[in-house]
Amino acid sequence: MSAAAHHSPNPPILNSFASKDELAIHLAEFVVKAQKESIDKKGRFTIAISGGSLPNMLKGLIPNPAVKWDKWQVFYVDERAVPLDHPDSNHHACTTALFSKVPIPKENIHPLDPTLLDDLEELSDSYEKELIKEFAQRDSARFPVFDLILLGMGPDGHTASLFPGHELLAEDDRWVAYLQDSPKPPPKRITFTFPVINHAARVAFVAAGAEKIDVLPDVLDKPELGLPAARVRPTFPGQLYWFVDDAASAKVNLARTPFRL
Ligand SMILES: O=C1O[C@H](COP(=O)(O)O)[C@@H](O)[C@H](O)[C@H]1O
Repeated sequence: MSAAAHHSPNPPILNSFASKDELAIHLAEFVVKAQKESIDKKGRFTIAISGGSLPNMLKGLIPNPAVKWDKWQVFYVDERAVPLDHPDSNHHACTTALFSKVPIPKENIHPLDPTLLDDLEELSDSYEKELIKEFAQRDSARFPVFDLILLGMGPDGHTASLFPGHELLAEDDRWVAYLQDSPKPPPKRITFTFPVINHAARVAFVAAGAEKIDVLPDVLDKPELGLPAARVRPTFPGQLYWFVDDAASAKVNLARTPFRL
C-alpha cells in the first residue's frame, strides 16, 4: 500500500434506521461505547455537540446508567450569539433536552461567554481559549482531538455554522471562527472550523426526516459538489459515521452498513 493510500480518510459508515426512535436508541449505544473507550484510555471523554434537531436525538442517554457524566467535557460545535437561556441558543436546547435531566457537573459543560455577545471576535477568541485550556496542555497536536463530535446537517447541506459558499469553508488556521451573515437565523454565530472537526477521533452526523432526503445523496454520493457536510472527512485514523433514518436516506446510493458496535 502506498503512503498516500495509507493516509486516506477511512470510508464513511452509513447506518440507516427505520425510525427516529430506533436511531436514537442506537446512537446512545454508540456514544456510550465511544465514552467507555475514551475513559478506559485517558480517564475523560471530550465531546462536542451541535444544536438544531440533534439534542432531542440524544434522549437515549438519559436513563442510561453506563454514562459516566462526571468524566464528560462538553463543548458546542457551533453556537448562536444569543444569551444562554434564549430559545435560539444551542446550549439552551441541549440543557432542555438533556443536561437538565442527567447528573452532569455544571463545570463540565462549556458554553460561550455571555458577557461577550456584542463582540464576535472576542466571543470566538474566548471560546478558542476554552478549547486550548482543555486540550493544549494535554496534547501537543496543532488542533484539538475530540473523542467524539456530533454534527447535524441542514437541508442546504450546512453543518455546524459552515454554510454553502461561505468564506469560512476555507478557514484552515483558526479553531473557532465567527460569522455575522448566517443565511439561517440568527445571523451572528461562532463555529468550529473544518480542521477542528476533521481532527476528531470520531465524527458522527445525525440526520433524520424527509426534509433531508434531497440533500443526503448530494453529500454522500456526490461529494465533488463540495457541500459543507461533504467536507467532513476525518483525518486518518479518525472515523466518520452517519446515523440517519430511512426517510432521509431513501435516495442515497452509498451502501448502508448493518449497525454494529
Ligand atoms: O443552525 C444549525 O443547524 C444545524 C442543522 O440543524 P438541524 O435542525 O437541521 O439538525 C445544526 O447542526 C447546528 O448546530 C445549528 O446551529
